[in-house]
Parts: sequence; structure tokens; C-alpha cells
Amino acid sequence: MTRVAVNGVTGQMGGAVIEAATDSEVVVGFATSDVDAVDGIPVVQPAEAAAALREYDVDVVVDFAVPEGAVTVAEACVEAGVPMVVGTTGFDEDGMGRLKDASEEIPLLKATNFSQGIQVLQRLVREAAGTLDDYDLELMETHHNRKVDAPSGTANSILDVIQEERDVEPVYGREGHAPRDEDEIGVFARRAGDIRGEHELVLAGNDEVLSLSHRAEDRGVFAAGALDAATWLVGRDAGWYAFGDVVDA
Ligand SMILES: NC(=O)C1=CN([C@@H]2O[C@H](COP(=O)(O)OP(=O)(O)OC[C@H]3O[C@@H](n4cnc5c(N)ncnc54)[C@H](O)[C@@H]3O)[C@@H](O)[C@H]2O)C=CC1
Ligand SMILES: O=C(O)C1=N[C@H](C(=O)O)C[C@H](O)C1
Repeated sequence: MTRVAVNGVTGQMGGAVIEAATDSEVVVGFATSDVDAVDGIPVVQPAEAAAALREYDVDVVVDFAVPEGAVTVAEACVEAGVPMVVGTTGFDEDGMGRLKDASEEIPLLKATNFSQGIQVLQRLVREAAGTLDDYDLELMETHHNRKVDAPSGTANSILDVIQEERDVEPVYGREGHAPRDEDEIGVFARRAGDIRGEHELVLAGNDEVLSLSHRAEDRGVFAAGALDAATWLVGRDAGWYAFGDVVDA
């Protein structure tokens, strides 16, 4: 059974991973929270992660924390020689660079969204944006009121796909009095209630509208995808991997 450490173990996703871990075993967690254990699982401060990875004989780390915490634990994984699945979003350029550096030494798989549905949505977006190349594009995401990064990592990943197909410039929200430039893509982030994660791309033109959307119903979908990725990653060569590699396996 794969022995998993969860970074961000006291968070919403940490709890979802613990609940979803039926074919894997969560043996230790990392968090800055002032608790000794969660559901009987020992909680260790991130600064002690390298020693804990050895002590608990961890096969792989699953991360859903904050960017600075993910980088700290990635560097502990390099020290301990342990693969890492990174689910945290909202990294700046420095953080992404430090994750890439870690992937020179360990297998590291990063995904802004561990649902298979979003993987398929991104493939549909590529086809639609490339084919309907003169349609106006507008992107909206909606999440719970505790989410601190905006737009979502998933929305940014969808934008990356679109910008590989179309020469568009994001406009983050709109206010004032001005016409829409044809090379704009409006990007909107809504925060309300406990919405798990909704994403919609609208493609409008030629007297028709195409809408591509995804709604996560439970955090378990992300936890299951991350655990599948974790099991898949163990034993692979050092390098930078994507969730699409797992979905296509
Ligand atoms: N890739 C994916 O499929 C998904 C990604 N996420 C991302 O996962 C992250 C966490 O989301 P939630 O669980 O909702 O957040 P949360 O706020 O509920 O949990 C964050 C956790 O990180 C811990 N933490 C804070 N500072 C830390 C540090 N320096 N080192 C280690 N741990 C630290 C907190 O104690 C807490 O346990 C966010 O970036 C979110 O966007 C969330 C769902 C799915
Ligand atoms: O914070 C969340 O909850 C989620 N964050 C990820 C993101 O930023 O895209 C993935 C998912 O949408 C849920």
C-alpha cells in the first residue's frame, strides 16, 4: 500500500485526501496549524518535513497547501529523495522556478486541477478556441468564499491553453465605459458559499454561442485524482510530470 504524506493536512483538501485514501495510507501530515494530529495522523511542521519523510518511510507527498509551504516541502522531498504531487495553486514565478528545480532531482507532478473532467475540458477548449478563431471568448470561475487566490489555477491553465491557440489579452473584470476590443478575453472570478469549483468558457460569434463548462460537486474528485497521480508517480525518473500523463496512462 502506498505510504502518503499530505502537505496542508489540516485544510479542506487535506481532509478530503484523508477521506479518499482507501488504496493508499496517509502516514503523516504537514501543516503550520497548532495541532499534533488529525484523525490519528501525526501533524509535523513543514520545517521538519525531511526528517519526517524518512521517519515515516513515505513513498510520495500529496500537496494541497499554500505556495510557500509547497516549495518548502518540495525542497524537503529533494533532501529525502521522495516524489511529490503538487496541487497547491497561486505560485509566483520564483515559486514555480523552485518547483522546477526540485523536479531536476525528484519526480514532481503538478496540476492546478486533479479532476478528469477538467483535463477533458482543456482539450475541448483547445479544439473550440482554435476552430472558432474569430469568436469572442469570455472565461468565468466560481469558488467558495475561503479561496484566497484569483483567478483560480484552473482558470489560468485554461487561459494558457487558449493563448497557445489565439492571440488574446486577458481583461480581469470590467468596469467604466469602453467598447470591447476584439483581442480581449474577459476573466471573472466569483467567490460565494462553499462552491467547490465551477469553470465556464463562452465562445460567441456568427449568431451563435458555444459554452463549455465544468462543475466539481465534491472535493473528493480532486483528492481521488491526486492519489491516483501519487501512486502513478512512485518509481518514475526525476522530472516534471502533468496529470494528463496519468489520465492518458
Ligand atoms: N489541484 C487541485 O485539483 C486543487 C487544488 N486546490 C488548491 O489547494 C490549496 C489548498 O486548498 P484548501 O485545502 O481549500 O485550503 P485550506 O486553506 O483549507 O488549507 C490549506 C492548508 O495549508 C496549511 N498551510 C498553511 N501554511 C502552510 C505552510 N507554510 N506549509 C504547509 N502547510 C501550510 C494550512 O494549515 C492548511 O492545512 C489551494 O491552493 C487550492 O487552490 C484545491 C482543490 C483542488
Ligand atoms: O481552491 C479550490 O477549492 C480549488 N482550487 C483549484 C484552482 O485554483 O483551480 C482547483 C479547484 O477549482 C478547486
